[in-house]
Amino acid sequence: MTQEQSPTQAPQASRPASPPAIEIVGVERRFGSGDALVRAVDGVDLSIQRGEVVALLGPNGAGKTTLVDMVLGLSEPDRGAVRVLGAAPRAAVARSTLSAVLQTGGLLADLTVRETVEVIASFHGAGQRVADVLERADLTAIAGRRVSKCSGGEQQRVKFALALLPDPDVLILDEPTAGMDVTARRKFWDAMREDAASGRTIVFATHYLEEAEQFAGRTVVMNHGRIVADGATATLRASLGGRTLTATLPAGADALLAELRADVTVSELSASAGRVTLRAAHSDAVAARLLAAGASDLEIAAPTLETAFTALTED
Ligand SMILES: Nc1ncnc2c1ncn2[C@@H]1O[C@H](COP(=O)(O)OP(=O)(O)OP(=O)(O)O)[C@@H](O)[C@H]1O
Repeated sequence: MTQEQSPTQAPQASRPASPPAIEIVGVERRFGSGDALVRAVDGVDLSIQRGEVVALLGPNGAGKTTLVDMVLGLSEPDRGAVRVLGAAPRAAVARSTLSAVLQTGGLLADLTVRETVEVIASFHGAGQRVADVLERADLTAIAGRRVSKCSGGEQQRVKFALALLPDPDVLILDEPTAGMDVTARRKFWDAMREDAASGRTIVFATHYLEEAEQFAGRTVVMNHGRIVADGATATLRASLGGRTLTATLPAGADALLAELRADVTVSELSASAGRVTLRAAHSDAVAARLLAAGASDLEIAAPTLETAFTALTED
């Protein structure tokens, strides 16, 4: 024990640890009743630290939007609590520490992109940030264009610019690239990536697994209102363990297939048109067995996030 920690000395005034960016404890949210009861969020605990970029993944109806709405203070949990930087969500929005890009919510079609940003900036007293957020959202070149003439992807970037106006510590995006084509999505995430590098905490709900893979350090998977996986995106991808092997079978491979089916380290085996596909926990050993038995054209693939996601959200 060091002298500073000695119990005979008065304890040093300890600074309280800074609260997480988002703290969700035991949150539940239901809709309807009786047979029509939907447990949209069914007991979620989640802590997100400052500076994390987190993807919230899940199939349709998993509860992502319901959870995001509670984090933003747009609706209240039936049970549990949500804190954003230690405060109630509405207080965080009022203090401009929290802002969002939502799926819903329109823009005024007759205004230009710059006018739209200027009007909202005036509400936030952020007139001096207009040029900066237009640049960050990659809108400078189309700042004079009417919103009605902007593509869906450009309109989403306008919403992104608006969300950046208060310079929030925490930014929430609910499926920000829904409906965008590949080029528009890439442009959107290029703008986002630069922004994330500045240390903002970013949480985004998405259906696109590749967006989680490319952009989020951490991925939280929801299904039926619950979190079914939460971890580093790379770890999650590898979490299924094993690799997928595909090979052309030699003639008369029934004994080999029976042997592989009986192996507990081999799963998801299927054989058709002379090709076998399987998942192997010990891929090198299974590859050696296949080749020794005369199999050819062997392919070995690491699991994708999609495989992990499908396995986690299959009923
Ligand atoms: N206002 C509401 N009234 C009744 N049910 C609702 C309401 N809002 C959401 N739900 C239901 O709660 C469940 C979760 O919906 P939610 O929109 O949160 O899912 P999601 O993961 O965001 O889905 P998506 O990816 O399709 O947007 C769904 O079964 C949905 O039908």
